Amino acid sequence: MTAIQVSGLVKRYGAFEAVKGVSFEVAEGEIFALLGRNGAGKTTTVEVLAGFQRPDEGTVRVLGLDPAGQRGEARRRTGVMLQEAGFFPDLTVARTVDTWRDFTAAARPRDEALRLAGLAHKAGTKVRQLSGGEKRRLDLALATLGRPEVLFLDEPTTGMDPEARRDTWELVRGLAADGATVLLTTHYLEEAQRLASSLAILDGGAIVAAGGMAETLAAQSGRVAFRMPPGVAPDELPLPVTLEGELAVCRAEDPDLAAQTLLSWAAGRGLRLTGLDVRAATLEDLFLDRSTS
Ligand SMILES: Nc1ncnc2c1ncn2[C@@H]1O[C@H](COP(=O)(O)OP(=O)(O)OP(=O)(O)O)[C@@H](O)[C@H]1O
Repeated sequence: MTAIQVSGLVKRYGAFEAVKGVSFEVAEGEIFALLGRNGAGKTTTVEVLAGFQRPDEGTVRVLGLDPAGQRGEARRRTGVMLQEAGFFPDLTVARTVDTWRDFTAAARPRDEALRLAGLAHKAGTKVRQLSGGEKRRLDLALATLGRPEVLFLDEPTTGMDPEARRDTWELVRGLAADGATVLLTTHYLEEAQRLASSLAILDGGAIVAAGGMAETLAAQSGRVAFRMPPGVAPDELPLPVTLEGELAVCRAEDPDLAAQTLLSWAAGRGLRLTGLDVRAATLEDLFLDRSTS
């Protein structure tokens, strides 16, 4: 079943087209990453999906609902964590959760919400005294309070330390394992690669790459790097390389095979390839290749 459907979405701010005909689908229970540089159109897309803005052209459906037109039902069944949260700074964390619980149908108990977000020890702390990362955790606690079927997370781990980030990944994985669909935007490519099973890269308001994470990465070339053996010219090597300082870098669809070719070539000449580094493609390679600068 498709949980999120975006078809030909266009969103303008005055004459400026921030989202230019974007289409993608997210299956139920999937974690989907929307990536792109600053200003690519990620937040705008999330705001339309969350019903805060209407599309100028195209359609979006969340759980089969029009998020702006059927806002009440869509709100009940979705959770949203945007980049800027509107908290009351003088309320404690516990009071903040209680206040939100009053407006949330079938809300989790307060203690469960705080424990899930790793904030149990901060229940009595005023919101203004939380760190940036702790505020993101509180945001997450509120976004997941109503056990949403679809969760929109706009840069959920910005400002979190590595441990909090890992905890958040665990929480998101757990929610997806329980059946929630998650759409997240992030600048941390490692986060997307670890969490998401599919992705779209936006650039200048348009999608430049999309698909399943594993297939998309498999279609990208990997990299073999090594120190150039002294006295060897690049055109003597059995595979084409580019030089990066003293390193020779070979791009290859199958980097393991390329490394074996290079090693047996070196062995045949009594040479050693030092500093050998063999890497499969990462999301960072894909991202840097696809997003123009
Ligand atoms: N309210 C607005 N009025 C005018 N322009 C806007 C408005 N909101 C966003 N924009 C512009 O639309 C484009 C897309 O913005 P958006 O916030 O969707 O990007 P983003 O990919 O989320 O960026 P970031 O990674 O920095 O959060 C940007 O060029 C931005 O300046």
